[in-house]
Amino acid sequence: MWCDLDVRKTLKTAGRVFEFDVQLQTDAKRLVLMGPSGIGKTMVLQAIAGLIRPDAGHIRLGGELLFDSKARLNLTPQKRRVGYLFQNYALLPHLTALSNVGFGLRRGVWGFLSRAQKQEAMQWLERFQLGHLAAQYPHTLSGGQQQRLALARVAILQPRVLLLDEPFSALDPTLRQSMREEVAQMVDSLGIPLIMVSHDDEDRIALNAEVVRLGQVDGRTVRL
Ligand SMILES: Nc1ncnc2c1ncn2[C@@H]1O[C@H](COP(=O)(O)OP(=O)(O)OP(=O)(O)O)[C@@H](O)[C@H]1O
Repeated sequence: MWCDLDVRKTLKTAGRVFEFDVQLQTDAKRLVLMGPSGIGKTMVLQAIAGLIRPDAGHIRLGGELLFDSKARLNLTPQKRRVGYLFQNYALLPHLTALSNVGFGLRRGVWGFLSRAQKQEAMQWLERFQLGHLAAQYPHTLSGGQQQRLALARVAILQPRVLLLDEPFSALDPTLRQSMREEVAQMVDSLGIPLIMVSHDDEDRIALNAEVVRLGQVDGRTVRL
């Protein structure tokens, strides 16, 4: 079983309780999480990435246990080797495209990129047709170029899984279609499994992904 999730979490705020209780076992390597706003789709990605800690359950991907409440195991986000592409790409504005891509290769917070790391970063930029923009800063790039840069930055770390949170929703229709194709190509050529949050059926179709639908039953978020 490639993906084996059992995530349970209760969030309480003044006057409101959010209960999440989702189990998912599948061998599909491309999954699309769907469901109404606020149902907890982003929460699944955050739990996989190690950004939130479930109250109970386990998360196993590709045979490796990332979290297990019974065994008191909770790998740090760094140790999980998970590529999380945030909705706003989280590019670093004061770094060039090349440095953004090489960022995760550095050692330590102040580490500079070695010559070999720069070369590697350049190869990934070229792979994403951004080689000619290596010295540019993110704000000078188009929306599509920024997205490709964010993808390159994640891909260089060769993650065990790529997590995408509504990656195409802010793009115009033409760009959206080409980015879908690009992501599909990327996961094919690099063989990286993908879990994506989306409201758009076209995403599922273009990526040939299995749908995981979340919904509310008796006031709890479950898999439908
Ligand atoms: N710290 C918190 N305390 C209480 N509730 C929270 C907290 N963080 C998130 N929630 C609630 O958890 C639920 C799940 O949020 P999440 O962002 O995962 O939903 P989503 O399905 O991704 O929504 P959308 O499609 O709108 O992005 C929401 O109802 C939200 O209000």
